[in-house]
Amino acid sequence: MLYAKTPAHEKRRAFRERLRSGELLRFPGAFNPLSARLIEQRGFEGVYVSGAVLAADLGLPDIGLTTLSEVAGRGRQIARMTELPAIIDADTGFGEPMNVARTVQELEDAGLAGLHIEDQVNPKRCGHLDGKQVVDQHTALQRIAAAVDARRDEDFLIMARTDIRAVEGLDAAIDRAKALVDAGADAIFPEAMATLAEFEAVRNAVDVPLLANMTEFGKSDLFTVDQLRDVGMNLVIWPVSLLRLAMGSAMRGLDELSTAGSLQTKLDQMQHRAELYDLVDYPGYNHFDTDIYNFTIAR
Ligand SMILES: C[C@](O)(C(=O)O)[C@H](CC(=O)O)C(=O)O
Ligand SMILES: [Mg+2]
Repeated sequence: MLYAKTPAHEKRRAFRERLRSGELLRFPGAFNPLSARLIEQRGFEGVYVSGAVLAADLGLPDIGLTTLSEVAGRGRQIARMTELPAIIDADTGFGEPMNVARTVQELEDAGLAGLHIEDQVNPKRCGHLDGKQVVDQHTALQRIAAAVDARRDEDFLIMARTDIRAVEGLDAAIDRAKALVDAGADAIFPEAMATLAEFEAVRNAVDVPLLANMTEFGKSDLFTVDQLRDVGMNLVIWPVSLLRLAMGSAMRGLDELSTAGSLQTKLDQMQHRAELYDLVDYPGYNHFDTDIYNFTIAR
């Protein structure tokens, strides 16, 4: 009912503990607060809040147009709806060190369990597009050092993402990952790895948790959870997948509506009213008013 009961510091502590266990934690991307509840209900370990989805949700491309306030606001709405830890895409940190520091504190206050900050130049672009540029090592490390220094809850996860693989190759990615860990990063997100062997090479180079990005139609093949576990990954995200599924379904539904004039044939593909009411916990609200949940719905 209403918002999640688990306080943010408790989510972060439990998340850190699970990460230390070495298991592979699965974080599908929530495209809204309701889908975060679905991710929790379906038994996943955490929720990812994607910058690409946040931008797309506003009808914008993922090229650094969204603001810290928009990102923190959406992050808060999503994080508070689930007992699971939610980690958020903080792009380049919305500026250089001083801005990065503020970003960390805003996102801590919004109840997130952690964030990632990448080493692209501003304005950034989707990590799976060509023509990316990365900042020099000094600037990349300064961003992470500022982030670590700014956090007030030591369990708030500061993950460094490096986009350098697609620009300078795997060796450069490994060097940068090591340097980011030395600068204080709690975890590394090696973006746009081409093969499982590349993930494994990063695994062998650093000792902190590693995230694999299984975004569709990008530069990485879609490896399975088992394959990623076998090469020692600790977190996996499917950042845009739920939005793609929902939008694909909406597109086909609209076409059907346009041609057939009714959605009767699509009913079995819809979330049922009863399932929706279950997800938003109608019965729970009877605690305030017994007239709220006094109906039945045929399934
Ligand atoms: C992970 C990512 O940063 C995101 O914003 O979700 C994107 C995902 C995508 O555009 O497919 C990225 O990989 O850059
Ligand atoms: Mg992003």
